[in-house]
Amino acid sequence: MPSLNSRRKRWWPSMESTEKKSGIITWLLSRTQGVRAMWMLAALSRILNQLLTVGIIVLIGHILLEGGPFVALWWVATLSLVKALFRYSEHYCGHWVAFTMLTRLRTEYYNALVDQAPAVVKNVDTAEISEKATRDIDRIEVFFAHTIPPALSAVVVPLLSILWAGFFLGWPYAGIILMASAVMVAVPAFGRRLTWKKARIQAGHNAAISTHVGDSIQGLREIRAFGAEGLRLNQWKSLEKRAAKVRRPIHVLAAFRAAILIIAELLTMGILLSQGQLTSAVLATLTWVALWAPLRGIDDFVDGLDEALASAQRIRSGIEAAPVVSDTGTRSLDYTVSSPIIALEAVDFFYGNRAFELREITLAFERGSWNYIVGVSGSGKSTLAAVIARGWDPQLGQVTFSSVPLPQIPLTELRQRVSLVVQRPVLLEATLAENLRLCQPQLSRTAMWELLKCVGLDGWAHELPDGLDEVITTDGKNMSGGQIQRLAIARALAGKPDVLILDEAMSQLDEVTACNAREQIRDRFPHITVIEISHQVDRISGDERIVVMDGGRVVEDGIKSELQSDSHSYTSRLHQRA
Ligand SMILES: Nc1ncnc2c1ncn2[C@@H]1O[C@H](COP(=O)(O)OP(=O)(O)OP(=O)(O)O)[C@@H](O)[C@H]1O
Repeated sequence: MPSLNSRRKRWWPSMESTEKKSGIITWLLSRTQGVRAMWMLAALSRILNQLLTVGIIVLIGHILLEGGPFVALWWVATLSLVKALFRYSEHYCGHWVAFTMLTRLRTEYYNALVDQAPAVVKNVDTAEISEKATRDIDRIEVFFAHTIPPALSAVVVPLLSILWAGFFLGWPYAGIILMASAVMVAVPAFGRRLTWKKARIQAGHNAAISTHVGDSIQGLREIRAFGAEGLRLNQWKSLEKRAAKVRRPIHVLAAFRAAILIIAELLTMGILLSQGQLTSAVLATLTWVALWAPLRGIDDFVDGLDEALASAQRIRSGIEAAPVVSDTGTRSLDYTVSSPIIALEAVDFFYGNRAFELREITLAFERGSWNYIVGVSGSGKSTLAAVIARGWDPQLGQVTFSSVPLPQIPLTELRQRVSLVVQRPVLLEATLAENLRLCQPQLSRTAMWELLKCVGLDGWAHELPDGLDEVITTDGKNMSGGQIQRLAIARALAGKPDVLILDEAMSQLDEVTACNAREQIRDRFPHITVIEISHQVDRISGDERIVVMDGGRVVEDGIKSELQSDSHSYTSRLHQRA
């Protein structure tokens, strides 16, 4: 099994990663099934549009220098209209391809995140994840909307124009246009290695800035309380400075390339204007002038392309990260088996290459029982909960549900059967009803009120101006900590799980409210097995089962009053401490 550290490395590729652009381009191209025809239409529209530009410029030159017939002006007008249509078609098709592909990449990235949960949200900064899912993916638009059509037209249009010049003006002129065009193609290539390297470093800096900003906003209360605003702003400024330092050479090079091209264009215009009549030389020069647009198209997209590819590289590492737990199970659960609903057999688990976090855990949880897991901070309680809910698989031993090893059960089914509520649950920015329906879309409003009653939130919900349709915010800012916790428990109960793991999920409730909620859950859901992690040992009544953990091991397991009667036991010491 790959270590979590190696996975993390894949999630967070080094800024100095040397992956070749061609590899990233091939990877992006491999995901374009179904949009390629539209993409080619965009390229064809651009090519036709720019061929018309060549035709129109040569025609106008002809009219100006030779005084062509009046009807030629109609031709110019008609061709300009057709050109506009091709331009529209290029933009429409190009952007359709880009936005279809961005949606596709975002979905792939999100699905990969789902496979990484909960490891990914625990081990990688969430601001970094959001940066990838939003800005990094948006930057890839340049590749789909502004790269392939300009690149194709930069080859096809000059080639056709040079052939035309060869046939009608003479091959020496065609050769001169070819050389002049080669200069315009070569100029954008100048300094590319440097800008590609800088673009990747810049992508890393962008992520660091987003993380810093995200943290500074999330931790605003603490920053203010500790008077650390100045410190955070200074850190932010120095991050911005470092990013600007990386950007500077990219922009200097871009300005340098633009200057060379502008000088070349001005010189050509001068030569053209100094001629008094329409010669082959003038026509050849006009043709080259007409090729500026397609040729300069390359310089227009190259910088954006480097950024797009650097972003694609970061997204790719997320999409290709191996799932933390496999989903290959096909066994259905047999409820007639009279075994404990959850059993851990000699389970050893560690995060990455750290020392063992859970050691030789053997435990069983009976159907419909209420079990408490207690222990000092860092003793491995949450880790145990995560292993039971299959957030991670143990390296040794196994966890079974109704005698079936967890990896043999399809993940969707397991997630329905085993529900985990954490200490700081996340609510969605949606109505109360939508939050409750998260794992049970068909949940009736009557059932919602019953669930709210079960956790003692019905009175609060009745007083809300919009009741079940009241919008609550992601961080529950219109709710107290205890209300958020109870709503999260009600949401989990809505899915009618067989096993409900409460990882300090009632830590913010007063004793009476917590007791009432427990009683209600026991009465209304007698079949549910509850595994509750708690630090409030003193609140656990004497006839309850408690499992005591220390240093990743189960050190005691039994009825609390019995364990407590032994003055040397952990339980009595924990109780005294509480
Ligand atoms: N995602 C993770 N990656 C690496 N190490 C972790 C991770 N989560 C927890 N740990 C480590 O595992 C050990 C046990 O942590 P765990 O959260 O299971 O303890 P706990 O008993 O639930 O603590 P608390 O009561 O403070 O919540 C700790 O040393 C912690 O640093």
